[in-house]
Amino acid sequence: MSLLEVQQVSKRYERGARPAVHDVSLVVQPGEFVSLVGESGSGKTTLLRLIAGLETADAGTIKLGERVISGAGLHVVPERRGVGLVFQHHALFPHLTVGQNVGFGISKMAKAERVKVVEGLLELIGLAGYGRRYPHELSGGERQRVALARALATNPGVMLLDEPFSSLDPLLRESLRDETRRVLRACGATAILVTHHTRDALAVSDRIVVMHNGLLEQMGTPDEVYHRPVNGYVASLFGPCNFMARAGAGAEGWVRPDELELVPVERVGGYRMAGIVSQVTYGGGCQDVTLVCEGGGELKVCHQGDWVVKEGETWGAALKG
Ligand SMILES: Nc1ncnc2c1ncn2[C@@H]1O[C@H](COP(=O)(O)OP(=O)(O)OP(=O)(O)O)[C@@H](O)[C@H]1O
Repeated sequence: MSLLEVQQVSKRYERGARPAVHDVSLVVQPGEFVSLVGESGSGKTTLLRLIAGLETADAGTIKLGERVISGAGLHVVPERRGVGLVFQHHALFPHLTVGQNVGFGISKMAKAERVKVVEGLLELIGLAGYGRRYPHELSGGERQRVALARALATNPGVMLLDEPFSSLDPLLRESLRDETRRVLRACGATAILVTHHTRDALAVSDRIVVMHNGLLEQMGTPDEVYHRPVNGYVASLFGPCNFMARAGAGAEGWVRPDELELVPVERVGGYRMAGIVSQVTYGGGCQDVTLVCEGGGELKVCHQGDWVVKEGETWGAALKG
């Protein structure tokens, strides 16, 4: 699997319109799993389609391994780029069996070798023995796994996944997400996933690219984008946060609810914060508590103490030790 380099790539669909992707540069290491996240219309799909060759870039260069696949008047067509594509509605060929679908892109391979590759991939995706079935005899999740195996069969330089789990129910989405990650890791695949589920991105990515208005806002590990976001947009994309002045930080920072703890109001020191509990919701391992502070500002605290907090009480909040 290959190194992918995107250098200063831009794309504008219509003259006069805001660029869908503007001056984006990033490097994906061989074997790395990178997710593209960002609010709707931020340019995620456009960037993925530019890498796939389904859109032509206005500027910039895209390299896969040693090969330039886009740049300086050159546009290599998708089928010659050596990329594997899995989309949300990437239908399998209905008239072909599962085995024929998986082997579709390697039809030039000698039969014995092809059969071996297909069987190996079916085993890898947990569908050994399903080779003779037809797509309509599979569940939605099984069909997506077959689509993944079909894309992997050609041993592409990079796998491009556009919301492949979105149409599935949450439990199945989560298990297929983890399964896909396992399969891609087993193959050593370089992969880019577009998703609007930031929890999925945090769970499975080596690094995450955050897009906003066509610009790359931040690229970092899940921990970096979650705990050290470069701005409020990135911070709020990954879940609730409190915007507040951090002592010594000089500028406004953001603190996650799980970085705060409730303390008796008389003990609030340091960055002095206290308020009346306006809402308490059950959040699984914690109580999600909202404090309304003097002046009307809100503080969100993920309370994990072994006492129960009630609406109307007054509590202080402090950064955890
Ligand atoms: N074929 C097109 N023609 C014109 N404008 C387009 C086209 N495709 C996308 N756009 C515009 O480009 C911008 C980026 O769209 P894109 O689909 O890349 O965003 P996205 O982050 O993938 O959004 P979503 O999460 O909603 O899929 C948007 O403003 C969109 O309206």
